[in-house]
Amino acid sequence: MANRDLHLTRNIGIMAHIDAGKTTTSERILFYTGKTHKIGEVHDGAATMDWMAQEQERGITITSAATTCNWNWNNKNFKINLIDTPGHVDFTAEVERSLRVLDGAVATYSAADGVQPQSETVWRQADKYNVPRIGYVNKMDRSGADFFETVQQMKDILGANPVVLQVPIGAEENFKGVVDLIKMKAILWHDETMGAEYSMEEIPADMKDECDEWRGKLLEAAAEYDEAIMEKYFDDPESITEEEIIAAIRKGTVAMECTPMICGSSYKNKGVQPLLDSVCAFLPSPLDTEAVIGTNPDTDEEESRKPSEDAPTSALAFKIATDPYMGRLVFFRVYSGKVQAGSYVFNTRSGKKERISRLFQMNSNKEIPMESIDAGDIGAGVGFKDIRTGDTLCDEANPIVLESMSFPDTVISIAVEPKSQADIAKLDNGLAKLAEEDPTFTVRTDEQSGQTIISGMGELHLDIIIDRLKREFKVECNQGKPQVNYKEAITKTVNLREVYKKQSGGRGKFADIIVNIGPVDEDFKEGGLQFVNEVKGGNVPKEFIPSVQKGFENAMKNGILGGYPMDSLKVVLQDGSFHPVDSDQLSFELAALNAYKNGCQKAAPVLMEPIMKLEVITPEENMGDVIGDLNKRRGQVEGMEEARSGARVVKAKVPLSEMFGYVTALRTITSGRATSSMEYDHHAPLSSSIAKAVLEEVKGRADLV
Ligand SMILES: Nc1nc2c(ncn2[C@@H]2O[C@H](COP(=O)(O)OP(=O)(O)OP(=O)(O)O)[C@@H](O)[C@H]2O)c(=O)[nH]1
Repeated sequence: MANRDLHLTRNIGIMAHIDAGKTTTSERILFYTGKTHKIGEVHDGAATMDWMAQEQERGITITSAATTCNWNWNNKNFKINLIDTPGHVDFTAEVERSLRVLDGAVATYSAADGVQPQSETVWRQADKYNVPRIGYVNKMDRSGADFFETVQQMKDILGANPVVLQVPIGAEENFKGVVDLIKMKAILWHDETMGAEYSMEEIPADMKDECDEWRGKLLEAAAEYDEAIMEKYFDDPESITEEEIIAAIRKGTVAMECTPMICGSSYKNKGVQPLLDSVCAFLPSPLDTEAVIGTNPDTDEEESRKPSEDAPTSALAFKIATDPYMGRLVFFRVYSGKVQAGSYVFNTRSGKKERISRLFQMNSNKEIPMESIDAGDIGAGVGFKDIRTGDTLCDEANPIVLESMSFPDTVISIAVEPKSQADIAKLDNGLAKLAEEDPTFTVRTDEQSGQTIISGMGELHLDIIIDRLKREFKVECNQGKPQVNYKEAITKTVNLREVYKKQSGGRGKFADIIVNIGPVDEDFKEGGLQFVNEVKGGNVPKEFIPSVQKGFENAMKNGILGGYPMDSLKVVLQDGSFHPVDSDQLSFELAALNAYKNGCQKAAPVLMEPIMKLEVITPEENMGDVIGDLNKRRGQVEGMEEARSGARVVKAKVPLSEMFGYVTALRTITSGRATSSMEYDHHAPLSSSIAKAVLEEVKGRADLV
């Protein structure tokens, strides 16, 4: 196959708040790009992007699947890899994982709801991963739809620099199309059926002034990114060409300095073709992104890889899915070189070579076999034996580790056991597979009770895992009460000397250390152990210092109050002594362990619980009840704002342990008229009386039902 021009590839995702229309828009994109021939409506659960059964039942999108399609723009054939990203915060890691491999995104809003809380979260995540965006204001047909209000909110709430490219023609049930401010033409859809074509017409006379004004603003914005436009803008604005405007806005978009804004109604099949045009026109190709940076594991030095097929291979596995027919399917992005079917790749984490038996590019309902996936492209492979999300695949001769992905700690745990004892092996196997797919989900065995404990990012996250165990692995589970993941910390600094000494015939053990143990410095943000060595004159020989550090690091896995992990700790090793024969590494490790236990007892230890950031959108008349209920849950209301529709937005910080079943409770209080969204914020100390009750309660085995 002839090498493709990478300028014509777009790796994009649609990011949106739940219900803004991501699935519907993806469906329409696949329809208009000619890949699916039937439109799967979300209402009837036939959406092809939502593969998994329970997603269809719940009507939300959980996994991200990469789907390939083609679109003609400007007489050129573009290849678009569409990555479906989830909108629910319980699946933040899925969103971040897909953002990591995207070159650009379509930030989608509901014209009736504007910029919603989770849109803000996803927007910031996209900033973090440097993903340029265009904005698509969907649902222009809904009552209360307001394109310009949403544009204004993008400035006010997100601090974005939106550039309006279209003016809607009509709104709500009269939404007919848009005026394209680059072409200065009206685009009209004459019916609302799938596949509806549009016609280009003159701008309606009554909109002419409004459109001239917005065209002026567009030219001003374009002039920011192109000197030539700037000059023409003052001398002869008529002479500014379409190509010049597109090139200038593209430059601003790729540099993440502006966000082109368009609108439509995916459901009513209006606006989707211009949306695809905008993806091709403004979003970056793999060549627009700087070379990917990684680390050479042999030298620990930074290396960069350009998106060229001739460079050594580097690829990042960003999604592992268990497909009922094909088995384990690994989605990856190739950054440089190429990955070929039937060939070997080197996994820098496992240190093993893996043979990829077959390669595919996925369409929503069928897979296209590929000979190779080349630099800049996204594909899926089968045949991997040992692979995890985030692994780098490369040439063995040119090893590289691409920036590893960081995932938040889990906040909630549940004890599980199979209903039938005969299913124990099936449960273990299922949990291991699910943990491989999802780095924000972990499994462990509780040392004291022997129970299997699963942990994740929220109640819904774990519900889905248990549901998948039943459907995909055919294991029914009993489960315990959800428990939040506590941590421990100390609040005072203490100084102590710890001598570890054993004489049991033959060679003994000896280590002596003097340490300060206390809370970490304020600027030490990463958590874990802040270790400072102040030993002078070899009183503790150099070779034993790492043992002291290791001793504390290991000890921190178990706090002294309830065995929860110690969040962070500062240890200053001030002095000590050793014995020329009896001292060894283990002695110093054990001395550190004892110092940790004895020191932390005296350093005012506290139990810490996860605190969530909560936003509730409620009608004004229910606000008192919502706030009253939050107070009962130890919540702290931090602000109240007026939402667009006249509803109120209540912002609060609430302990997660008080929030189990909140969605149902909120429904009851407000007769189903309020919505909420919640995400992890930080861990904070519990009052000593509550901490005592928690420690009493969590002792021993959890009862499973
Ligand atoms: N009126 C109207 N409804 C729409 C439009 N687009 C989507 N919807 C409806 O809005 C609801 C949510 O749409 P989805 O496409 O499932 O939204 P989503 O963002 O994928 O939602 P999640 O998968 O839950 O994150 C569905 O009932 C859609 O039919 C639109 O343009 N106009």
